[in-house]
Amino acid sequence: MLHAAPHTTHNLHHTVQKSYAIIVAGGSGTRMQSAVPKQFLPVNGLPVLMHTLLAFRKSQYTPNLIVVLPDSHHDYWAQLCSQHAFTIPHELVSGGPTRFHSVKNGLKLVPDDALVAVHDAVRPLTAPSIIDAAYKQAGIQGAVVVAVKSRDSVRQVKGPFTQSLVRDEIYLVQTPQTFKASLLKASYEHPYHENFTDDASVAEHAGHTVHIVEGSYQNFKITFPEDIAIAELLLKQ
Ligand SMILES: Nc1ccn([C@@H]2O[C@H](COP(=O)(O)OP(=O)(O)OP(=O)(O)O)[C@@H](O)[C@H]2O)c(=O)n1
Ligand SMILES: C[C@](O)(CO)[C@H](O)COP(=O)(O)O
Repeated sequence: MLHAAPHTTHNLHHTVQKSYAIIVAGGSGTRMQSAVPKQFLPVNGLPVLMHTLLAFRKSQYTPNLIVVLPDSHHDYWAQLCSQHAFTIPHELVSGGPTRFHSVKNGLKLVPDDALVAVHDAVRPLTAPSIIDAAYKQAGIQGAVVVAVKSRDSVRQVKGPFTQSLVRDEIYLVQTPQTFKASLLKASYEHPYHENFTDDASVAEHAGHTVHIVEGSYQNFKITFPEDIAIAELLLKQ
């Protein structure tokens, strides 16, 4: 079940827990229909994945960064880092056949007593203040997702019937999805199921309550070709 959490300030507590961020970039981007995987496409001259890492670098929690990439992309990424003089420290991990398997590979580098955020490499427009709010709430509540209220009316389709849902109860889930690492690591020990579309669904399947941190409509996932132009506009602001 999802529970809304009050919006929080972003001041750190005195005791700051070790923080990690797993940036998943193991996908092939079929919907983008581009020869170059979308996480490497330039947005205002810089690859999408670098924008994403820069956003996490700005977090007050200074997370240790783990980037999950298919083995076949590691050399290309090294080439891009050298070309752009990109020196933000991060560890590289092998991608898996699905997002679930990619996250699971990243979790191997995360200690049990840390906080861990899982984030789509292809969401480069996440505000550092939202990343901070997610770490803070995860430290308190254990499992949180960044999400926004639906701006459209929503209908559920079941066979030939459709039914309107109460819009104020509908949240659209984004990343980062942030957890006490011990909770998420144990959840990811459950066998893969195709309904696991995100980390919250894995944690929920393991019996945990997932809370919401208010996100931003700008924090969208680059999925289709037109999304690159939108990201370029928003990142210029
Ligand atoms: N095996 C996979 C599949 C996806 N991802 C990552 O999960 C995020 C969200 O996935 P999505 O947007 O669906 O990316 P793709 O799978 O690359 O895109 P598509 O579904 O269009 O093929 C992306 O950052 C993607 O790189 C991953 O790390 N490993
Ligand atoms: C994790 C996610 O971005 C939350 O909205 C989303 O579920 C990823 O889905 P995709 O089908 O892998 O794009």
